[in-house]
Amino acid sequence: MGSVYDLIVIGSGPAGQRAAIYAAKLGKKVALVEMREVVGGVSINTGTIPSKTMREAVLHLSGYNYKSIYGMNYRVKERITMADLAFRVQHVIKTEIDVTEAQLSRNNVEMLSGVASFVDPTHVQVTNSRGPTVYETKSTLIGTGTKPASSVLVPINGNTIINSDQVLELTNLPKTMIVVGGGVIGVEYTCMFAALGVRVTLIERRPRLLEFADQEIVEALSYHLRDARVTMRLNEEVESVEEMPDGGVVANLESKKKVQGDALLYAVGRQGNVDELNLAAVGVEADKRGRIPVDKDFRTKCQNIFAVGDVIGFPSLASVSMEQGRIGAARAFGDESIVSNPSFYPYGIYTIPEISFIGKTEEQLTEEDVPYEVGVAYYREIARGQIRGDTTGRLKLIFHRESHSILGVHIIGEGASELLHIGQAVMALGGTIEYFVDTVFNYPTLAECYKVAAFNGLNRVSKFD
Ligand SMILES: Cc1cc2nc3c(=O)[nH]c(=O)nc-3n(C[C@H](O)[C@H](O)[C@H](O)COP(=O)(O)OP(=O)(O)OC[C@H]3O[C@@H](n4cnc5c(N)ncnc54)[C@H](O)[C@@H]3O)c2cc1C
Ligand SMILES: NC(=O)c1ccc[n+]([C@@H]2O[C@H](COP(=O)([O-])OP(=O)(O)OC[C@H]3O[C@@H](n4cnc5c(N)ncnc54)[C@H](O)[C@@H]3O)[C@@H](O)[C@H]2O)c1
Repeated sequence: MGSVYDLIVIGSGPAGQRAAIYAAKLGKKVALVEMREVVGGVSINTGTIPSKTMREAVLHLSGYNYKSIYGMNYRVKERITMADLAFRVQHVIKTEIDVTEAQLSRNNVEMLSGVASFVDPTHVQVTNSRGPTVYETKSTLIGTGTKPASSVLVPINGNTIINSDQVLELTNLPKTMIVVGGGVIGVEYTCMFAALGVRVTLIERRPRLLEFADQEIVEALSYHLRDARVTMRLNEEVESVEEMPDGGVVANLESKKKVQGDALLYAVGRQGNVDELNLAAVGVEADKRGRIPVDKDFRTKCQNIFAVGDVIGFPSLASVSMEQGRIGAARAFGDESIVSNPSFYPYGIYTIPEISFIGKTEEQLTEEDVPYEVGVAYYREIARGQIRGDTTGRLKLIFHRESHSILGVHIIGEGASELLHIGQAVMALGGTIEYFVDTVFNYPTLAECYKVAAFNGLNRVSKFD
């Protein structure tokens, strides 16, 4: 039998890290179990950090951001290889792992290496190459995350048919590529490959991409995708995938069409990592996508077991997982001090161009019969937009017609995910659209879009006054 803990956290992704550190700061004895050789989860090792580092390389080497200034043929490197794209990734991953390990160690979080599974509600077994060890714990927090969803009809081979964990393992940049799934992962990678000149066919079974985002913004993105020669096949479902004798790949659609490419990325969602946990031993049941049901305090059906992060489902973001981790750990010790409002959680989608939003979409407000008005600013009207050469970006403010409170901010264009936080602060502090009119912004900045959008919105309202 191993040590006795106040909290055992399973999984060292963003959710588990934050939970472990928060509990340690409360003075609790905490262990963090990780089955991989390194900490960081999907976020540091295969998902967020690698994909965003690759995107940065794509933007830089393809000269994407400067083509509108220096001409369509502008690029930093003529023949871009997968090795060029992977060059920075290992460095950034290593640094992030070092920073995370140092944080955990500074906070006296004990690391246990191995696969965790429940023995009963107060005992967790950790199995590694030295065999199993059982630890006693007052509470346990599950932050085991997800893995790419798979299908027996899609033979992932890590080479021509890949999932999102394997993108950087591609040895060559394909000439043509099929991306299955128009969710965040599929669309982000579509943009990256298209910016590199790869001819991408994006297949999505729903009638639109990124179904949770504002329609106008998705339409703007679709314009950019078409401009980058992406073929979008919406309302089409991939039934199976085959490797061809010539080394290519064919996707067989439910509609009986066939789509051919040099490589295929299968990004149709994710599956919770619950198989190893022996949840039955604690009376907890995951759904068929491996998601663990929790209450508002992230407590499972078992009173002293909590679950946070991707393993509980939507929104499955690193940012939100961290916050859920902190709250889950706090609640495990009866700490109610963290108050967090999910309606102010932002979305940053690293497409090319970037999309970011907070609050409600126009479609949601229409559905809810909320009287709203919009104010729009186009980057091309803003001096900084002209200087940067981003003349297609736009910022849309949605506000209540009567109270003028901000109901949503939706941005597409360079810097969207940073710019959004101005709107987020005003929204969260209960400000109205007048804040942007009465505030002096640095000039020339993209932030000025807020002022222009506010004037535009107020002008629309005043026409009816
Ligand atoms: C390609 C891609 C790009 C993304 N980009 C973004 C982005 O730009 N912004 C954003 O906010 N989010 C992004 N995400 C989502 C983000 O990565 C996740 O929301 C986040 O990693 C979830 O954190 P987590 O702690 O819940 O789980 P994870 O990060 O998945 O970590 C779970 C950990 O638990 C470990 N584990 C599992 N089972 C056990 C067990 N039984 N015993 C011991 N250890 C176990 C795993 O090895 C893993 O290390 C992206 C995801 C992907 C795939
Ligand atoms: N920037 C970010 O915040 C970011 C980036 C990447 C991933 N993530 C997170 O990762 C999670 C997983 O992303 P994802 O894109 O894999 O999943 P997803 O569930 O968001 O999207 C999968 C898409 O595939 C489609 N699909 C499913 N089966 C299909 C088939 N057979 N043929 C055609 N289309 C099919 C679905 O309709 C859906 O639109 C998301 O929840 C997201 O929040 C976030």
